[in-house]
Amino acid sequence: NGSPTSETSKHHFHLELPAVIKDPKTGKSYQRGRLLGKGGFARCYELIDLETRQIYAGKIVPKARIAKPIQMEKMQREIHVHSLLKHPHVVGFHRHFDDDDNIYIILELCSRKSLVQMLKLRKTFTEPEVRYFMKQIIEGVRYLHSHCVLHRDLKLGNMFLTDDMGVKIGDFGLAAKLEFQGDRKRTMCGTPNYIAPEVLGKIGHSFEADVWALGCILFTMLVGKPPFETTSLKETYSRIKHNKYIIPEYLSPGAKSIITALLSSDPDERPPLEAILDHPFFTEGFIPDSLPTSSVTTAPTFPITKVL
Ligand SMILES: CC[C@@H]1C(=O)N(C)c2cnc(-c3ccc[nH]3)nc2N1C1CCCC1
Repeated sequence: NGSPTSETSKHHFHLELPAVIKDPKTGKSYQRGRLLGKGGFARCYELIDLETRQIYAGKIVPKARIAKPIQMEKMQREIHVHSLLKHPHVVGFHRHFDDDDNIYIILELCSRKSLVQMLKLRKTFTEPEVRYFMKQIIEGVRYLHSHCVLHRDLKLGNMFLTDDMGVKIGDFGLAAKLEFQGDRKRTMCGTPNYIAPEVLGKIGHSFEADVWALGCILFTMLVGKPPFETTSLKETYSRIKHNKYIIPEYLSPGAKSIITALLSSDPDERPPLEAILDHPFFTEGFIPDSLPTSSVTTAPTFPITKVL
């Protein structure tokens, strides 16, 4: 019979999503494709624009899940900040709309998911690959900062990978728009993954906290695990506060040097974004212009063009 038994009442009911999603204001319709996964309150699907046949990555957030005003404000801020951005290394924001049940955010599909999945397969990346990825990420973050946007949650899971091995920065759920250069954000709603010491110390954070996260990303790609990872969050925060991390001996002098600079406890000692690519780690090492797709699973060997 239709009445919910003890079994059914255990599962929260989510309205089964229709196969075709329609924007009530414009009539634009999308066919719902395969489930890509979950991100926060969102269920993410491939969405096919029925007019253009273009495929997108759609974030679908049930309004019931963001009932509290603070959650709705956060969602609207994510949409507002991301919708202003357009750069080769920032995930394309296509459009957004809502209906009675959900908010829909239509984003650029990045068919190779994120650097988390690739690092899981590879364990660690070679230095040329790290220079290749970091160069694109730094160019993307320079664009964000030049538009007074702090990402505040830069991590491998937010570095999306396109079919041709391009990197795109995504997920602006914790991003903030600064009113002016020199402005600082003192509060934080949500816990970023690679949180900087000054954010823990409540001094508030600005562009330098994103630079700290870049140091954590670079370290994690070279070493295979984050610099401050422990079993307990409290212990991790303590290590961050005391700048307690170990750079493995086998890393090159350039890698050790740039990691030490980026992970400086004092935000003023971290190199400004523009200066990072001038560091010997980048200038004295080979930076490939492209990566073979095989590098998703196997370390590439780069042809050393013979100096004739
Ligand atoms: C839509 C949310 C998020 C995202 O922000 N983008 C840009 C994205 C792009 N392509 C993909 C994607 C294409 C093929 C597999 N995933 N995924 C994206 N994600 C994933 C979905 C599940 C968790 C985060």
